[in-house]
Amino acid sequence: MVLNTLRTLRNARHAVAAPAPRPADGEVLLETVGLTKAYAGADGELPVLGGIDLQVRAGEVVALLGKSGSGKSTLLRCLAGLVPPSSGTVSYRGAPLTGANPGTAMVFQTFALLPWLTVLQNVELGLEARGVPADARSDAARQAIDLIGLDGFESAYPKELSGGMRQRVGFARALVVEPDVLMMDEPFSALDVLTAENLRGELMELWESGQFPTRAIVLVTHNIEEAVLMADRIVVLGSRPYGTIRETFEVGLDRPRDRNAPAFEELIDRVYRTMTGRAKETRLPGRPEGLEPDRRTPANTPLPGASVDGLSGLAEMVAHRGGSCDLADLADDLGLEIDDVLPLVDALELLGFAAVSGDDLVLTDRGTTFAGADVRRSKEIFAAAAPDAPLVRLITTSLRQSPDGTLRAGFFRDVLAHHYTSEQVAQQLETATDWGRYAELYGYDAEREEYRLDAGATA
Ligand SMILES: Nc1ncnc2c1ncn2[C@@H]1O[C@H](COP(=O)(O)OP(=O)(O)OP(=O)(O)O)[C@@H](O)[C@H]1O
Repeated sequence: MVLNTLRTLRNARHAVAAPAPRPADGEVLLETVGLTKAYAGADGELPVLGGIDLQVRAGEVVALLGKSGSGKSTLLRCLAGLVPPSSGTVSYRGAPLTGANPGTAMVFQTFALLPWLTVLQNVELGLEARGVPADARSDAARQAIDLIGLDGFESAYPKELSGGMRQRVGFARALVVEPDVLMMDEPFSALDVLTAENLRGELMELWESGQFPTRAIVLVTHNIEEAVLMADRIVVLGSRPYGTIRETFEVGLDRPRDRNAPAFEELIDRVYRTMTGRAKETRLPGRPEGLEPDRRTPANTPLPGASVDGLSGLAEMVAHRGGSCDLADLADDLGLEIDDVLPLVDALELLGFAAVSGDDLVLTDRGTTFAGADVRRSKEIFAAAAPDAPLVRLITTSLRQSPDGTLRAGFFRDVLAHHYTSEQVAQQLETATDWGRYAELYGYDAEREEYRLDAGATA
């Protein structure tokens, strides 16, 4: 049934536009050579991608996998011609792009539907942009809607649909133009687990049928299991100091893939290790390795986005496991992405509570005592450690030098603004406020936007 619909869709599309010959398996569809990208920011250029050489061939599903901020979405947008590279080239079937890539269509995490248009009208949009006449548009859109399981919902508005159905509209809108390459930016991450699983399965079934209306898929994800489940090739992006290809994995497992198969689990482990296992990768950007504590400054050692509650919780968990544990296992056991744990790991390291050794997080003596202490003792230990965090130290010493022990937050914002984006500055100050309050070094009056030295911290 689905295959018949697909055939009809393909025939209908061919009737309204004469597509270029269908690329043969293995033909290079997308290629980047020396691709770099930097965004202009208030504080100068923010380098995001550095020297990416990548090919996407007909017949393959490629997953771009990496931590938050590694530039996955930026790379996808460069491939789609939505964002121009700063240097290097992006080509589609051998021709360098000069604007939007005519061979790609995008499915977005947030569906990106127009709420005032019906399902049918939303799906027709892509064809309209390509100049397809109205009657042909409607026919092709209806068939794409059938194909993706939304038959009967043509006249519904997005607000009447569940998240999963909205994303089906997103897929139909992309597939209706029969792009050579279907681009997907975390397409399942806004859906509940079962809906996501169902949609993934249906999509891969269509792909495997060999009659999918696209010739390749590029999937952006931070979910390792999703990458191993769907991709033929996994491209892991590292983010220190900016996005580069860290490693590529050929998946080579038969479909449909069995999550419990030893080969599946073994590959997940290998990819986890690549993303997490190196001490270097667990460090913050711009934090030079081996920098002595007294040479750290707020500029070269940013505070990780970790609350005292969060880092204490992690320390307690590691203590509970005997004082050391494998980071990837820990994240896995908690049902978290490694990204969620890394700021806490960085915080424990910065405060001298733990060290990363190989794949393991190991508590120091100070960290072990902290993890086992009651609240009063834990505050004392934290107060002794917090000045190792340069921004906490800066705020404390600046307040001590202020005649009335107060300073406006704007002062610290200005100091940090030379080195960070405004978003990063806000995150740094939020963390410094949380840490300073817990350590009873200083308080913060949000109404007056003012820091005030704590009575006990005047020494
Ligand atoms: N249009 C933009 N202007 C300025 N900076 C941007 C822009 N788009 C992205 N960035 C920055 O570029 C970096 C990489 O972002 P990108 O979204 O490509 O990464 P990602 O790996 O997809 O992250 P995530 O998984 O969190 O979506 C981030 O620091 C982000 O803040």
